[in-house]
Amino acid sequence: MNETTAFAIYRLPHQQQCVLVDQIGGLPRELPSCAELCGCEGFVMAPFAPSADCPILLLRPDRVYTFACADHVKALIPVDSVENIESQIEPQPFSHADYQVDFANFHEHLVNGEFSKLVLSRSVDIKRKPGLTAISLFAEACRRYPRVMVALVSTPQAGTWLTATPEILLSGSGRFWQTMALAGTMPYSDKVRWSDKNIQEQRYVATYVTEVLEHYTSDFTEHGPRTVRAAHLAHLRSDFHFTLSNTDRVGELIQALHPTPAVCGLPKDEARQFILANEHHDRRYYSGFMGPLSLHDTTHLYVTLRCMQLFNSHCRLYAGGGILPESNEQLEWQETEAKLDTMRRLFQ
Ligand SMILES: C=C(O[C@@H]1C=C(C(=O)O)C=C[C@H]1O)C(=O)O
Repeated sequence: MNETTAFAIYRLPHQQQCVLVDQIGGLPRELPSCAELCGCEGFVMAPFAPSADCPILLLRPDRVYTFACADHVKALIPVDSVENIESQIEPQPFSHADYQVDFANFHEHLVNGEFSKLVLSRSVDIKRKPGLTAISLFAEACRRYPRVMVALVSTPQAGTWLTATPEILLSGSGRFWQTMALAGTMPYSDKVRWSDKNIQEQRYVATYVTEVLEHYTSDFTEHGPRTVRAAHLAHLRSDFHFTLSNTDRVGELIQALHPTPAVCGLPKDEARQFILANEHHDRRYYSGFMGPLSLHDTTHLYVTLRCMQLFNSHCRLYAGGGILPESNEQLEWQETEAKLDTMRRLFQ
């Protein structure tokens, strides 16, 4: 059969053109761990924590099209086939009271010194107006958010997800690679002043990235942190550029980086277990990563943030933020509200 069974469309930051990766027939491949990504080519969608229910997926690039702009994509994607593979689940509201319970729990484990940083997340369901297609939401995200990576991915296993994310996990080709440490959040303005807490939160990520890179290369530079804009928000970002003498260890490097303390916590493995066991919801593909892998020899993996899963009647939006012992619940809640607005504004 000559039909799309899974697809991804993405638009990289500061570009007009969009790329569609189309798998014709069969399910996207499921991989047991990020390390297995080595030597693979296609579009990857990985969850926060791989499981039987939420596997790492690799879409086979049977057809790859480039479009001059997002509006041209609308004409080509068969909207019906997109809508058909969206799953349907009952809305599960995550209340402010649930968040307060989670915050108190996370905070206690920070204050007692078990963790130095934990990222707490939440989700919210919003109604989807009939006729508002996934493709039109993608085009709207491209129009509103030129500085971020916008991607729409639909697979039978994961459903349909849209992200407008500012955070590179790993990008590069040949010998030249880059990653970043992105953390700290403020409303965007000309003169953002960063608190010590925000500076510390970002420093944890930068130190972690440095420690990982030291195992893979002796040739890297770190620039920053500097203030960058993502939609209506500002973040602190350090950029890391490095060389890899061969790409045989790219899968291992992804495994070592993901999930960074920008979305998980420290120490990493314990923080991931704690989040899985304690957060009020299942993150699924939120705070995982996605993007083209070795497609035309180039990789652009981004952390799946400012994202939502689309269902027939509603959309589930996700956001989180780094918590330190000095964090305040009200301010953290407001930060998640501000991050959720990135997706919410697409419906206005
Ligand atoms: C966790 C999210 O964002 C991450 C956490 C940030 C923070 O804690 O300040 C900032 C940018 C991202 O690295 C999110 O958007 O959901």
